[in-house]
Amino acid sequence: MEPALSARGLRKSFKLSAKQRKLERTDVRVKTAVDGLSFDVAFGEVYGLLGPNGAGKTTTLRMLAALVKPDEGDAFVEGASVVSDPMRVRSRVGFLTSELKLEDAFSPDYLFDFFSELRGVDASSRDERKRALFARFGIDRFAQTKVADLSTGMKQKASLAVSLVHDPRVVIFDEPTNGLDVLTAKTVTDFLLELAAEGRTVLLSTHIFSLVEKVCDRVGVVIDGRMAASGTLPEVTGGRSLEDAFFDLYAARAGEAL
Ligand SMILES: Nc1ncnc2c1ncn2[C@@H]1O[C@H](COP(=O)(O)OP(=O)(O)OP(=O)(O)O)[C@@H](O)[C@H]1O
Repeated sequence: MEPALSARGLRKSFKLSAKQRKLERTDVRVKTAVDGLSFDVAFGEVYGLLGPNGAGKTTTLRMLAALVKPDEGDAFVEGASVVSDPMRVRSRVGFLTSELKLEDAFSPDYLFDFFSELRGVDASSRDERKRALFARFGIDRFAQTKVADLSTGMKQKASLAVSLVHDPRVVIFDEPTNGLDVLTAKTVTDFLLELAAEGRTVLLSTHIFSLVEKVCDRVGVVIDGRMAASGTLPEVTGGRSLEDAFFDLYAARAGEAL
């Protein structure tokens, strides 16, 4: 059976502006963010890309969600190519990030309807989904409150709900628990497990070992835009802790670079 998600030799570089070069303290003019990445995610699987800051995880997820075009290689979502059929990919994928900022002046209810319309969701499916998601995240009491007046946790839950208006079978989640307070982080982690239990395919990125251990069926360790290891947790850790296995891989990569 073909995988739900498949990355084949993905590559992406960015030209660094003078300001970025100064910020990153480098003279390099072109930064290779993703350097030939390949991996597969099976239907109904939770796959985690684990790596340090700047490893290329976000860029990889954005290519898989057809938000950024690869320089080389291709990726497929349920068979649809991000290069030749990006619209189909976008219609199938929910791209979630804890960094998504909603417009302050509007309410969750208004934004849910707005994004549903953008996604072409019909009114009855929209209302059913809104009821379910708002109840799931405890947004219903604040449905008519302006985003500006919501707590940070509630803003983040509302942004998750509007990213899921189209009921995607494939969920791509960039750093799911980054910057969240412990209660919101738990809501999000539990929700990830529910998505998996419903048979959805989940691809996430994180630098948090415990999140991988808690929710992922398989993990890919990304260092400097390359896949350093990929497999089930026992395959990648070989009986060590995930943290120990990660630092061994990291040291091996650093040794290679010398
Ligand atoms: N639009 C861009 N222009 C220039 N450089 C970029 C751009 N996007 C990403 N990069 C650079 O590419 C590299 C990989 O970034 P990316 O955000 O994919 O990594 P990451 O693993 O998600 O890390 P983080 O958790 O810090 O976001 C970094 O060095 C980053 O500065």
